[in-house]
Amino acid sequence: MDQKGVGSLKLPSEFIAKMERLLQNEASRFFSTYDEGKVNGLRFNPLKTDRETFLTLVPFALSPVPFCPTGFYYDGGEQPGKHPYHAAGLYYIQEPSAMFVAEVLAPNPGETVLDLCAAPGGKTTQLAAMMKNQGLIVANEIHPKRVKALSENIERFGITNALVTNETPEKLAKYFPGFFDKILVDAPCSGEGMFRKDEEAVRFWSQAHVEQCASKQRHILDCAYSMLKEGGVLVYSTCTFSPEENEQMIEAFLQTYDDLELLSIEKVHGIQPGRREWTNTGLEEIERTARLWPHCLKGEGHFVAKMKKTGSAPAWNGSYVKPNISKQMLRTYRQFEQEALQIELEKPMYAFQHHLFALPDHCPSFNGLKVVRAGLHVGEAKKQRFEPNHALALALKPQDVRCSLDLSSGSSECFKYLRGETIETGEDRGWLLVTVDGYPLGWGKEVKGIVKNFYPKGLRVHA
Ligand SMILES: C[S@@+](CC[C@H](N)C(=O)[O-])C[C@H]1O[C@@H](n2cnc3c(N)ncnc32)[C@H](O)[C@@H]1O
Repeated sequence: MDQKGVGSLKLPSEFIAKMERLLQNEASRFFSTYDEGKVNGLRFNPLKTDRETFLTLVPFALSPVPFCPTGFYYDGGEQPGKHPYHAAGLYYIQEPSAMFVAEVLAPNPGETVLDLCAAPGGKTTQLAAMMKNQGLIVANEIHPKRVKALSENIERFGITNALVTNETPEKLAKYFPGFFDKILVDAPCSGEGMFRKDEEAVRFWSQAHVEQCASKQRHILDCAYSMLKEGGVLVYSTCTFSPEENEQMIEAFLQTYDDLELLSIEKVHGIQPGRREWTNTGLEEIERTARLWPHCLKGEGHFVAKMKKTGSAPAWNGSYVKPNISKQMLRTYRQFEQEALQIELEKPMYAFQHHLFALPDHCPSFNGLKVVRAGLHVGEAKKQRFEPNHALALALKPQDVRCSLDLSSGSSECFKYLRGETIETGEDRGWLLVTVDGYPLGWGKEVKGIVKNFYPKGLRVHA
């Protein structure tokens, strides 16, 4: 494809010409952002810590993202993904403009929420944290490989109210008509806002791809619409600039469903309205949507639209999942609980073969769906004993367990643990919650002075 140099990047000539035509005298400001480095952000995890504590704890220089109370910019020279606090789920590394989307959906504790295109979980982790682990969030990802990363991020963040599925939007639409209070469609898109971060997105770009994405997005939105409750709220977002995937997508969607009201998103901190002149009908209300432009704020770029279903919806008539755990399995678990924990898990328990899960509130029956995680993975019943899962460790607080081993974040012992090595302690206390500066990292089992390492093999750091 014909390309032209812009800043340090080579961009498709057709994309440059299109943006020049769309942005006119704003285009030079837009293109000048390609001379600047990408913007880096992370979001702290309010399920595990609070803002003040977080700021005194982390060793990176941070400055606040103005449109996300949990978001911070960090300097490109830092490597927060390699710090033990990342393994402990104290933050999620996320492009800053992406942080605005969950703020717009703003779910409340106890609601029923769907994140339809969820991997790798940036928005799911933010939504679930806003829900304070109460209610239900169905986090779905269509691609089997990407759903694994989603599930791991949910685990790392200590999220206990997520049903993680690996389904198509149409399959979910059949299961959940009229079921959700709030739905996020963070759509697969042509990724024009990712060009500074991701060379693949540049290579993949063509006008034909923009149009393919638009037709996929429309299908996903139709599925999402059918899953909304009466009064339910749907947020649609992309990380691309093309009007076909943004203003024109929402314009056509609103033309199809006359019971959808477009809600206004507050335009503060450099956030701009959607462009009326880029719709096909000059739709004035499109200015209620939001555009985050790299030349107007510190972020790579996003589009966000928020809609409410004002008409009636068929009442969901599915059933809720029933606890299925055997008495023997429950006994094995309770014995572990008495030995190792100071709390009792009170959620309904569900067994997938030997694996035990504590279900989210009001969990719908998921028979026939590809479920990757149902709430909190508590552990596995083995012969006469119970082995706690890593997810349980990351969802606990040190005061929830009888014994813990606290390691300092700068210590060699901490990195030994993350590499999967044993640690000598000289004691014999059984299951230990291993923590870094008081935040859970995983399990260890202390026998005859040695802590056997239960940090999952797939997560271990290589020396
Ligand atoms: C923009 S990404 C989601 C990012 C995610 N929400 C986050 O914040 O981390 C879009 C996701 O949609 C998925 N996807 C691709 N095709 C899809 C389809 N036809 N239906 C639903 N999801 C699809 C992609 O695999 C990708 O994970």
